[in-house]
Amino acid sequence: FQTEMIDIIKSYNQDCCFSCRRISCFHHQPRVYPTQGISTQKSRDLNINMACEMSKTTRVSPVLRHLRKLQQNAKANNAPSDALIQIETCIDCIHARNDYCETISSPPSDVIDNIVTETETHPWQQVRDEGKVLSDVAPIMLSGALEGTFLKMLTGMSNAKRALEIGLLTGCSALSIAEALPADGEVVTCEISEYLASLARKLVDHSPHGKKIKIMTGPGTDCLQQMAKEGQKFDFVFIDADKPGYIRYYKIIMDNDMLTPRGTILVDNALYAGMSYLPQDKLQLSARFTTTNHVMREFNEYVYNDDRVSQVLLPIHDGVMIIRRKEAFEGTA
Ligand SMILES: C[S@@+](CC[C@H](N)C(=O)[O-])C[C@H]1O[C@@H](n2cnc3c(N)ncnc32)[C@H](O)[C@@H]1O
Repeated sequence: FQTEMIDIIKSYNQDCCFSCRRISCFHHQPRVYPTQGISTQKSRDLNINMACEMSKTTRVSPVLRHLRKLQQNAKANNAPSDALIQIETCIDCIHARNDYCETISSPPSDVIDNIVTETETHPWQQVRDEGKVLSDVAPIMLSGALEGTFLKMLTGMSNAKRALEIGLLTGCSALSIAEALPADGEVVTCEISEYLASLARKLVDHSPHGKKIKIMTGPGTDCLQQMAKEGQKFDFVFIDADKPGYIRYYKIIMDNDMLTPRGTILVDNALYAGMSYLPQDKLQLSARFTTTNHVMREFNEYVYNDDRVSQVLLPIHDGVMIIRRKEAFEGTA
């Protein structure tokens, strides 16, 4: 898998920005490919992690996966060069659209930028092997600069004071939310891995907004049940942890009245790489990625059938669902 990913990275434009990987970035320094002044192990981790990151768009977009397959087949079968150029132009168009959105949006703070770089260079294989994180934890899970800016914008727009996150990773989304909260605001974030909780703590504390972040370590369900018992309420909730847990997390929050009357719930990966809306034979994903292909479809339907709320699913990145209480949505709260 990693060799395949490294092939993908090699096929990309090597002049893209080192920090954000955009070809037309004007927020960061020109990219230096990591061969000097960096240990061989770290360089290897960076290459592998960046290759995974590079494939992030491919992972979430079924269209891109089909185009890549078409490109491979065209090369293998010596298709006419104009056909190959057309396929590659389609791939470039998809990337250019994403790159443009990132480039023209406000840049992330330096601390968020640093979290992104640290996440990309972290020796994930080693920490996975040592059992310090779950076996699927990888930089591909990171929300990143654009989704971070989106979260920050939405948190600010919702006038939230108290926010809740399930799934911290290295702190990118928690800090994006914290940056938009007032000085006495708080983000409580739940993370199952103690290792990630302490790594994120160190990273977010480089920011003055880090003090607004409270990290709870343990399974999301336990953390939520404890907060529900304490009667805690939140204006803004971001669900971004294990997908099979989403219905459970949503139910605990809604059934225990943990969402304030005008509060907002944001749910990441609602499209789940196409698995929410495409049959297996159209996914162009290997079976090991599709063992839980039904879970987000079930979550989305659960919310759709819940009379207490109104929702909108936006096709941003891997799909973001925004949920509010019906009265707030209808303007009667
Ligand atoms: C997609 S990542 C979160 C990304 C992060 N929100 C961001 O945008 O940077 C999912 C995180 O959820 C954590 N996680 C997985 N299962 C969990 C559970 N049952 N309870 C709490 N956290 C969990 C993982 O360890 C991982 O750090």
